[in-house]
Amino acid sequence: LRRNREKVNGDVARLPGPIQSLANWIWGHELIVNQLQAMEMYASWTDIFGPVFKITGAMLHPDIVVLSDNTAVAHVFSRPYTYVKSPAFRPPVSNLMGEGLVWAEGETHMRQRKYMASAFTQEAVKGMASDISECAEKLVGKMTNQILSSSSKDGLKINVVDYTSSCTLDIIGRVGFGHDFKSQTTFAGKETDDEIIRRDWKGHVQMGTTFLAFVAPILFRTFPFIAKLPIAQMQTQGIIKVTVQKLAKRLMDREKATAEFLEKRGGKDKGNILSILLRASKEYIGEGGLTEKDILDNISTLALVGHETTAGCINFTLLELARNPAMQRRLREEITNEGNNLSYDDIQKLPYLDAVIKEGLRVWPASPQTERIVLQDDVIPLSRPIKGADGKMIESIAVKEGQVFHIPMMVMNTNPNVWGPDGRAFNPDRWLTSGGVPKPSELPHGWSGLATFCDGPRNCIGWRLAVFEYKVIIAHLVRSIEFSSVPGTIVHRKISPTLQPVTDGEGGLLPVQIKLV
Ligand code: HEM
Repeated sequence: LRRNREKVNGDVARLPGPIQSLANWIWGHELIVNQLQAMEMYASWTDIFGPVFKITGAMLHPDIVVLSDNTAVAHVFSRPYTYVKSPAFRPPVSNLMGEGLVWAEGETHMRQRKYMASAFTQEAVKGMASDISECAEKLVGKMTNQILSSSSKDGLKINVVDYTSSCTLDIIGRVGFGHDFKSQTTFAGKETDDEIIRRDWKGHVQMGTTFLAFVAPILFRTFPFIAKLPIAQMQTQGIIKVTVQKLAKRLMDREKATAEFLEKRGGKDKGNILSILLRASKEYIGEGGLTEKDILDNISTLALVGHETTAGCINFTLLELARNPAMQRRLREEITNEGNNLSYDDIQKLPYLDAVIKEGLRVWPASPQTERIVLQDDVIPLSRPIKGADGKMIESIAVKEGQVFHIPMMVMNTNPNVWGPDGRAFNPDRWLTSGGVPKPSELPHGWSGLATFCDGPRNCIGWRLAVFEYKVIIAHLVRSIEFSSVPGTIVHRKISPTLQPVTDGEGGLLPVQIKLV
């Protein structure tokens, strides 16, 4: 490990960084980063050291570079097959969600991505609009019924997380593979598929707040062979993956029969993601197309990464609106004035809704940070020179093969040096005010100048769907339900495994008060 530490160095030794007394002797600076709220430490260190600094890694790991300089991050994101995700995490990702886009690297990623992209075009998302609206209406219906059946005049206290994630799961079930999880409906008796999925996810969220969740990835990184040991816990297939793939396989056989049926008559299929992927399968287009395993693994990947992320942004946005009644009233007025039926195009026309959603994605990105490791020596350009620890200026950073980077998207989105002194505050008006948003040259290349969906060939493939369903769900909820905060509640934010509220030590708990408008 020591030899390794000396090997991976380059210009990194010259970078500024926090003092050693903040580093734990086993866990380096990674411990304090984990102990505070998500991205709190990186935000403070970025204020002090600027957009490129190094921290001491855990277990004698070579120093990690924390990168939020736009030019440097664009360089990394535009070379996804040189700057890869840590190979140590591929076995657990494979077990958890399958060998789909999140897991794939190199040629495999390129091939899968090429065909998956057709399922997420603007046209494809427009085709999902009615499914999305129906699921949002059901969510409102569920909340309404609960309010009506409660006796309290001040409204009903709920954990909003349980409601939003069941809605986004319903959406991904319907638009992903034509399956209605019916998560908004309560059935007595046997545990339903959506209950199994949500119980398993809750387990992951609660587990993510423990010390073991901090240690486990460090052990995988330091001793990658651990992930391959024949230990039952290491090799268990994720419950969500198994449940979704079982459903998807059944539906795939049915879709195949329908697709063949339609093909013979020159007709069109239903157009959910599964049927679009079937059109890109080996069986249809021959060599180079998607295999049945590719399709199933991507469906389970989408079910996992496609529902909790959007739900997370919605939860924190509802918290902001609950804390800010004037903002909430203004949004409700805009939505109500648009009329009862909100079509795909109507939703796009609402400027304040657009500003609220952009602000939600800026301040509360569901995936606040990512990690990359470089496979060969490289030189990373910078937007502007930085001052090294030795006082000399650094124009670009020479890095050696194996160097690890942390890219804190949440810090990039809110940095007061870029976004102004109120950069960390939730203020939708900045998107509607001339000069409220920094010039594009000061921002990352991603959607709306935000780093939320990353950038380049490995950016979030589902961003159009995410933005649209986020708008539809917020619009439906705010139109009918009034949200207010629960006095005395202190909500922390943790990465667990997506950005989660933690209240009274419980992960995935966000109490809010609801009543009918
Ligand atoms: C607000 C909601 C969402 C946010 C903030 C978000 C964010 C992200 C980010 C940051 C990445 C890159 C991760 C990395 O490289 O480390 C990513 C990748 C990905 N996202 Fe999303 N996502 C959201 C919603 C969705 C939805 C709705 C879907 C699909 C239904 C989706 C599917 C994916 C997939 C498949 C990847 C891997 C892409 C690849 O590597 O080629 N995401 N997402």
